[in-house]
Amino acid sequence: ENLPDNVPKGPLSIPGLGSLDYVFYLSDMRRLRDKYGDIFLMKMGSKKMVYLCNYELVKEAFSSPHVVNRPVFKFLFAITDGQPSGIIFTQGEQWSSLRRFLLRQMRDLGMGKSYMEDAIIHEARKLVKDLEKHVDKPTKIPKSVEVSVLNIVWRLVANKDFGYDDKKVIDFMDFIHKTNADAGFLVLPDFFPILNYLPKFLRNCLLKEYLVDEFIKNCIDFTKEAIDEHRANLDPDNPLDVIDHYLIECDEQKKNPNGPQFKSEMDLTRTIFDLFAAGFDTTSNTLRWLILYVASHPEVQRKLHEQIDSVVQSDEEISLNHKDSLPYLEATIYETHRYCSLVSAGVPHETSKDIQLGGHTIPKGTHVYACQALCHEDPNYWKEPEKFQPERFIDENGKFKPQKESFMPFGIGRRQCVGEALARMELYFFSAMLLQKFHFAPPEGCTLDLEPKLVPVAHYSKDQDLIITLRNVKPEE
Ligand code: HEM
Repeated sequence: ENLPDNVPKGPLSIPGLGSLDYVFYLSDMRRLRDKYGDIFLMKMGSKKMVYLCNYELVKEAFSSPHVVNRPVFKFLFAITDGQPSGIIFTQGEQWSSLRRFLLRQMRDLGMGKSYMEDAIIHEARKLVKDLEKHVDKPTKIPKSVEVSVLNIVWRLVANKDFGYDDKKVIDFMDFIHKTNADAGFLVLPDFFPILNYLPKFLRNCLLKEYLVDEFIKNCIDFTKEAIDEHRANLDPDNPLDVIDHYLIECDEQKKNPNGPQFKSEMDLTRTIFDLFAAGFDTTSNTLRWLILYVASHPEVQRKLHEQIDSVVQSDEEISLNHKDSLPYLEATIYETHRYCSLVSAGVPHETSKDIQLGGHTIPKGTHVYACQALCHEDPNYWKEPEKFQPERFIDENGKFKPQKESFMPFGIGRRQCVGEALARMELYFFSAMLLQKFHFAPPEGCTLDLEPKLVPVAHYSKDQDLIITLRNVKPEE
């Protein structure tokens, strides 16, 4: 393939196969950046990928209207017979109308003293109760952390929640983890179209294609009952949740058969899956990191406890009203985002035409990765970036001081995370209520391992023992 002369540099590649070096982990991003500069190009089969390693480049790229699309991975649309569906991987008007719809839902259900706030407080209370069962002995961060976060998405979507031991939810979470871990193989035919011509049994062995059927079955099993129930009881004058609102818009759409027909029950199933895939692992893993960081930095934890105790009575429940008086907590949440860089290379975008970026031409159809992990450790923006230091988000008057430059845990631009406000509210309540009640520490004589697990795409923490102790225990009368 003839590429323009001034495409970014990158590792040597073999035509048809791709680059001889590849980005799997943060260490690869750092190594290739050091070798080729802040923008480098890789190839994989028929596709080109560009990695952006500083904030200026990411900002320039994501403010372009030609870097809004996502790459298409066909297996993701298996549920709608190959037709694009959901929000994360759709484009154009289909994507923008669903995005507007979901942002409206988030805003309407999340405003003021609200439905979502109540749901979060309810879940945080339950989580505190559950953690009480794990105190004073070495324990991993319990699965209840994940179920409570998943319950918040489910409350938004279907006005329901699950018990911590509900088999349906445990199986569904395991299935999402498995899909996240194995989807790597399923995208290969999009890079090497020749693989589509292999016999099915070979595709099953090599690419794990059988997972696609499992994916469809699991999504439908998980959502169908709720969608059917909502359909049967739908009161168009009193919609309660995302499913109700979506079904009402579906019915509206049918009245105008000549207009765009984006909404369908299968698209809803896919959209719900997207909300889970994007909304639960991300938030629960950020909370896990916060607990581990705080446990490893006793001075930070001491300041957090002091601030919480000075603002909230020990028998009082934390509310949104306390937020402005808890700047150190807010700073710790920000520092957690920066330090863990959960979505280390962002979610890929794709160029819809040739563009100029940082003095280079990026050809149409190139996947674009925003390396947030590198932006978050860029010494031009962060003093001593290798240190976990919430103080960097506190000004000289002790007030919380957010920093926008080179900080992008939720991405930037038109594809920026739809659930950011919800995730922020969850992290505030969960961390505040857990820290009000508990102290976290490594087991005696141990240090915690704060290196992420070696899995591509996301930075997840390693499962390890902690000691959780109760605070503010009233002396026996
Ligand atoms: C700490 C928690 C979270 C983090 C770190 C996070 C991070 C991200 C990132 C990096 C992106 C990609 C942005 C881009 O492409 O430029 C994204 C997209 C998205 N997120 Fe989140 N997210 C979180 C929580 C949530 C929650 C709670 C929800 C909803 C329930 C959600 C829904 C979405 C959706 C639907 C998209 C796709 C947006 C689009 O393609 O237009 N996220 N998120």
